[in-house]
This record gives sequence, structure tokens and C-alpha cells, in this order.
Amino acid sequence: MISLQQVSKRYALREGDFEAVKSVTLDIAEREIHGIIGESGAGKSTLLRMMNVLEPPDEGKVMVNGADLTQMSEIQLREARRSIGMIFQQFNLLHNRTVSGNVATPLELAGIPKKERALRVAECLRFVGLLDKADQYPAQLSGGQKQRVAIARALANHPRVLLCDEPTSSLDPKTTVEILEVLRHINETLGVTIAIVTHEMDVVKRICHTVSVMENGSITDTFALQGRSRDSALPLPPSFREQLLGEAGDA
Ligand SMILES: Nc1ncnc2c1ncn2[C@@H]1O[C@H](COP(=O)(O)OP(=O)(O)OP(=O)(O)O)[C@@H](O)[C@H]1O
Repeated sequence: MISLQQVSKRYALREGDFEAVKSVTLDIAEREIHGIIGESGAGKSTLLRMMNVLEPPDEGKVMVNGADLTQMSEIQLREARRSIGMIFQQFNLLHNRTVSGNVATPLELAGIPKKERALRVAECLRFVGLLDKADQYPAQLSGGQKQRVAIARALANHPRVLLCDEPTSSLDPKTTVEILEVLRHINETLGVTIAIVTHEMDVVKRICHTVSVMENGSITDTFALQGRSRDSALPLPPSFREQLLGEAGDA
């Protein structure tokens, strides 16, 4: 479903080029929840943002749902991105629009007629349990509620893929669990493939089927959790693997 083939990303810094992602190859199967875990600065967010070419790779291919995003024109890319939703740590809501206005935004951009739009907004808000907040503004909501709005917005165009960049890092433990359950529900009931970047082991243990460990711009390990059969693409167990597999049974 998502296939990164030897993707690299360099940033030009005053002291020279810095390679944030170094020739990474990664395949995420349809309906999988794949975690990308690693320390701060490892390149996780950069890698995730390459999956919808929000960050264009300097080298390599990005295939999503059989199409090569790196070969697309801006117009084709805009169309392809409709099937790839994204959520962020800081929610990225529009503060001057109501909850329903936020969820309606991608539908407006896609040219969906008003009546159909209103029905879809209500459907998405019902899905995340926030229909009663439709007319409120983001400032009136808790962090967990804001992330639910962001999720509803990401679902509006019926995506096949959802990219999550540290979606629970601003939330308390109880709200984190609630949001992860929403993501699991999306995966199970809508069949959406999910890639989730996190530095929290608990996030991976709770919902991921497979996980990649990132260090210094490279993936050093990829393996399956929760009894899912997906063999490691790379040898040898570093500490993340031991910690995750050692306790995965309790998850
Ligand atoms: N636009 C940019 N310009 C220059 N350097 C960047 C840019 N974006 C990211 N970097 C650098 O690339 C490296 C990887 O960043 P990235 O945000 O992908 O890491 P991360 O693993 O997601 O870290 P964190 O968990 O702290 O968000 C970091 O050293 C970062 O400083």
C-alpha cells in the first residue's frame, strides 16, 4: 500500500548538507498499522512527510496505492493526496472556523457540493463522537477533542491511508488511549492503512501491527507485533525490539 524505495532527504545547512533520511526502503501493507519509533532527530517526521510528498525526496520513489507520487504533477499530487489523510501533534486546526467548518475544509477544496458536504461532515463528526460540538470553535475544546476534530477532517475525503505524526504527544495518558482506540477503530472498521510516528513505546505496543526503528536517518530494524506474521527485514535485535517484543504480550 505504501512503498518507499531508497528515499533520501538532505537539508542545506550553513555548514553543509545534512542528510536527514538516508536511502530508506520501507513497505507498509494494506490495512496495517505501522509504527515508526526512534529518538528525537532520527528522521521519523521527515520520513512520514515523504509518504505524501509533503517533503519531496531528493532521491527514491514513493508508491502509494500503486501510484508513484514522485512522478506526479502538482495537480495529480493534489488529487492523490485526497486519499492520504494526515494528523499532527499540534492538531493544526483552523482557529477561526468552527468544528464543522474545519471538517468541511478538505471537502470544499475537493469541490464537494454543499448538501453532500454537510452530510459527510456530520458523518465524520459522529464517527469521532463529536457531533454535539459541531458549532464550537477549537479554542473551546480539550486537546483530545481537538485531535478528534483533526481525525474527522482527515477522514472527510474517504482516505485509504492515514499518516499520524506524533498524534498523542500533546495528550495526557488517558486521552492518549482514547485517541489510539479511535485510530484502531478507523483501521478495523474502515480498513484504512495507518503509519504512525512516535517516540512513545506504549503507542506502538497498543495499536501497531508492525514497527520500524529509526536511528540517524536509517531504519535499523522492522518487525511484527501482536502475533502478526511479518518477519524482520533486517537482522538482529536492538533494544527497541527487545523492549517491544518482551512486553508485547501485555498490550
Ligand atoms: N526543514 C529542515 N531544515 C533543516 N533541517 C531539518 C529540517 N527538518 C528537519 N531537519 C533536521 O532533520 C533531522 C530529522 O528531523 P525529523 O523531524 O524528521 O526527526 P524526528 O525523528 O521526527 O524528530 P522529533 O521526534 O524530534 O520530531 C533533525 O536533525 C532535524 O533538525
